[in-house]
Order: sequence, then C-alpha cells, then structure tokens
Amino acid sequence: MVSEVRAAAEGRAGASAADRAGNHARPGAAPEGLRVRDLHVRYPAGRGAVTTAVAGVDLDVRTGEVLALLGPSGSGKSSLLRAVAGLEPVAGGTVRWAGRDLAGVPVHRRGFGLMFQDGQLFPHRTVAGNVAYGLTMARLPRAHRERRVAELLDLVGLTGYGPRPVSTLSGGQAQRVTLARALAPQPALLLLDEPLSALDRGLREHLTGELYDILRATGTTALYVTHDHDEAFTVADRVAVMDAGRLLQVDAPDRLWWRPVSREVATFLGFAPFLAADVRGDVARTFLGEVPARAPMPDGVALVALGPAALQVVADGRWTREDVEVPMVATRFVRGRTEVDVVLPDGSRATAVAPGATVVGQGVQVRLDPGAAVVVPASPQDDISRVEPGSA
Ligand SMILES: Nc1ncnc2c1ncn2[C@@H]1O[C@H](COP(=O)(O)OP(=O)(O)OP(=O)(O)O)[C@@H](O)[C@H]1O
Repeated sequence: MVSEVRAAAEGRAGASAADRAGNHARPGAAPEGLRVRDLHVRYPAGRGAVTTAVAGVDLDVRTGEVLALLGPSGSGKSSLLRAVAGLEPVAGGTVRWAGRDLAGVPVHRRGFGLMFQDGQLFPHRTVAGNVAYGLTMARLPRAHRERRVAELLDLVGLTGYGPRPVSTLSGGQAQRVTLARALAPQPALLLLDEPLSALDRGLREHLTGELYDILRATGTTALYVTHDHDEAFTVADRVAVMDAGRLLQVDAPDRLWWRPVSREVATFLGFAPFLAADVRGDVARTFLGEVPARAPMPDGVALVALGPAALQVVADGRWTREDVEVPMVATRFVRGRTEVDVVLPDGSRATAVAPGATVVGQGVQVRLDPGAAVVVPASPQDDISRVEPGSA
C-alpha cells in the first residue's frame, strides 16, 4: 500500500506543479505562511479562575513546511491549533496568514483545512460524497468535482472506493478519507490534531509514512499536533516542543535530537538519566567517560543525558579500564534485543543494551557510547554537588 500511495503521490506531484505555482494566486496562500505572535488562550476554570492553556507563543510555519507541535497531554497543543483555526477565541496576541491579521475572520473564511483524531466523516454520505464536501460548498462544476475526488482517492490509496458507504471502512481507511476530504479544496494551511492517535501502533507507523509522502507531494503547509515523538520526527520538517503553554524549542528533527536546549526538552524526548558533567572546551567529562558537546557550552558544570542504547553491557573478556561495574536490577527482551536496568554509581537507574541473556542480580560491566549521549546545561535546581572538578 505504501508503494501504491507513493506512486499515486508522485503522480500527483507531477500534476501538481502548476497547482503549486497557482497556489500563490489562491486567496490566503502566500510565501509568508503562518505567523503567530505572543498568543494567549485562556479558559474559564470556575469561580472566576482561568486556565492559561497557551501562554505567549511565537511560532512561524513557512509556506510548504510541515511543522509538528509535540508535547505532553495538557501542554496546550490543541488550544494553539484551535486558536489558529479560529475555533477558540484568542485572549492576547496575533495570528497572521500571508501577512493578514486573522482576528475576527471566522473559521470558514480562513481557507484552512482541518483534520481531527476521530475523522468526523458524514455517516450518511458515501466516500466520494465526503471527499467532495468542500468542493460542493465551493460550487465547483460536477465534472471538475468528480475528477478531483478520483485524484484524491488515488492519492490516499483508496482508488475505486468512491461509492462505498463510510460505515464499511476500517479505522485506517476512514482516516485516509478524512485526509482526502481536508486536502480536496487545496487548503492554504492544513491543521491536523492527533490525526492518527486513534489507530493501533502498526497502522499508525504505516500511515505516518504515507502522510509524509502525501503532504510533500501536494506541497501542503501543515501544522501537525501530536504527543508521539516518532510521528513528529517522521512527518515534520521542524518540530516545536511545547510544555505548560510555552514553546521550549523549535528545530529540525535531527538538530532537536542532538542539541536539546534544556534538561526539560531532553527528558521529554526520552533521554535518561542525566549524569553530572564537567565541561572543558567542547568535551563533557562524566564518571562514565567523555562526551563531545555538539553545541557551544560554557566551561563548568553541565549534564550529560543518555539516549537509547547509550549504555552497553560489555561481554566478559572485553572489558577495558573505562568500563564501570554496576548491579543489574531488571532485564527484558524488547524488539529483538535484551535490555537491562542497572544502578549507576551516582544512584541513578539506567537502561543498557546487553549482548545476550542475562541474570538479574549479577554485576555487569557497562560502557558509554559517547555518540548516543548529549550535553545539556545544568539548571539551578540540579544537584551539582557531585560535579566538582575531580568528581566528574
Ligand atoms: N474547553 C476547555 N475548557 C477549559 N479548559 C480547557 C478546555 N480545553 C482545554 N483546556 C485546558 O487547557 C489546557 C491545555 O489543553 P489542550 O487540550 O490544549 O492540551 P493538549 O496538549 O492538546 O492536550 P492533549 O494532548 O491531551 O489533547 C489543559 O489544562 C486543559 O485542561
């Protein structure tokens, strides 16, 4: 299916060059893209109290860019997206598209497409009827409409599904129809709120790849809300990490991963634990060895964050003086490899990859792979007493 959709998407890419050129002539589309400044969204929380869901966000999405908004539950992602859509009132700040302030512009006049987790297909319409919805509203001639619906169904891998009642579709097929319906009117900006999170993991991974292809093939500008790292990293040109109503970092996926600006961002990306480190030049020294600082870092105390597979259990007979012996407290077999939990000399618990089966309770030698760890600044609340020169 991926290859079919990719082929359809590539076919569409050829056909859409003119569309994309014409994109700039369509109302609402222009090179400036989306510009959000100092945006605040608040909700009444009873007895005169308010919840601040979005607390002063600045964000740009360039034309043709896919930007993922990634953050834990309750961090304000949906509120930000809904404010951009015009579905939520803005308590402060501005939302501009192509230089135009959207204050007071109703949802249906913004020229944006919307796609939500639960699809919300019209149950009494066929697949084609659903995809054609926006085109009918725009009063497109019937022949043009039918051609466009067929083109969109090809694009999402549902060629020939037009006459089917939507009640006969699987969850994944229904979300493909939802995507086709959102893309049909060629929205200036597509706003996707957890579009795949109701699907099981396998299907989600599969459709994430398809979404990547489809959004690129159609040159769609998109803001994509998700709490799933893999989805965000796969689908987006840039990822914005959000927490407690604020953006912590906005960067390309590889840069975000290798240069998280804070412990908070690294924690959210899944780095753990954090080792006390002493930075000299562009190297951070820890009790497990040295790690290169990829971003400029002042000399002094810092933290080294361990990424997945940053620690390896060293097989008997291969030990070196750099390795550290630690107690092992748990073991499991995950996705074809053995992982063990160990307790490091500073008391933190860490996961290491083992070369084979292991027995809980044994001591094991672990080695740090400096290429799988990152250096982040220490914050005032970190216990840095262990980072005095000589201890790291
Ligand atoms: N309609 C509402 N009324 C009151 N509070 C709300 C409303 N919608 C959201 N909130 C609150 O605003 C905050 C941000 O919620 P929001 O749904 O934007 O976060 P999110 O990051 O999208 O979360 P999730 O991933 O769980 O959907 C939360 O504290 C939430 O309880």
